[in-house]
Amino acid sequence: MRIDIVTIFPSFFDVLDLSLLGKARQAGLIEVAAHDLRDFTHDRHRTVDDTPYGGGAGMVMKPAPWGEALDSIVGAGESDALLVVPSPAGEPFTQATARELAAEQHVVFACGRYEGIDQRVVDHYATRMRVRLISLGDYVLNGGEVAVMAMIEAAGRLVPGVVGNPESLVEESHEDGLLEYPSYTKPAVWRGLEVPSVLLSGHHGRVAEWRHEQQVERTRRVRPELLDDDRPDAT
Ligand SMILES: N#Cc1c(-c2ccc3ccn(Cc4cccnc4)c3c2)n[nH]c1N
Repeated sequence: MRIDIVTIFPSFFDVLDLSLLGKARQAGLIEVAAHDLRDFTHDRHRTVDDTPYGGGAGMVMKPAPWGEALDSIVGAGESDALLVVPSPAGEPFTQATARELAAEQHVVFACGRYEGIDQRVVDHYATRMRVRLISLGDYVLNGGEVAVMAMIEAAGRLVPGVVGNPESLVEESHEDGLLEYPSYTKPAVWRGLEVPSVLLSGHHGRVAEWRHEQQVERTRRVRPELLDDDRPDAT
């Protein structure tokens, strides 16, 4: 999987050289490149924004630098790459979205700032490639970088070979539509709090049953909307 990120803060993504994704990059499973949008400007001040047509507060990102930056990544014609534009107006980012991104060969992330990117950038590239506006959640960020970091981490860890034990991906929150069960490790008693005895029983069937019950109970308590009425195991 190749990931290109266009942003005015390329060093923001230096952290991707660390941890799990750092190892995945070293193993060649994921390629990541961050591009500075200002490298595609031609004025002395490397200007990327201007006042909005129609008036209003804030500034809008100019289309021309975006066109040059994105063309430098996907070329001049049609492209099989997916262009992801983080936006408060986008579709919700979910675990299913992460799985879809993880299945892509090439994803280009366009990190806006200010009040956003001139709409014509999305409109133009939608004639040449698939474009998805995706929102991290129902709150307001100052730009797309934090959202893209979350999307890359959520999708990157699903790329085959990135996580050592793929089984660990199955029982996570949201992977099967339920929140994950509580986890415990040594010591068996900590500050007077005991590990649930079933987990010390060595009876794998009972442990699995208890964990599923915990998932359903936690989901019902914290995220009841995730429990679909006709879900067979939402009992
Ligand atoms: N994904 C995502 C987001 C963003 C987001 C993403 C990109 C940009 C580019 C600029 N801003 C500031 C801005 C603020 C208000 C209105 N319009 C734009 C962005 C916010 N906010 N919240 C999310 N879940």
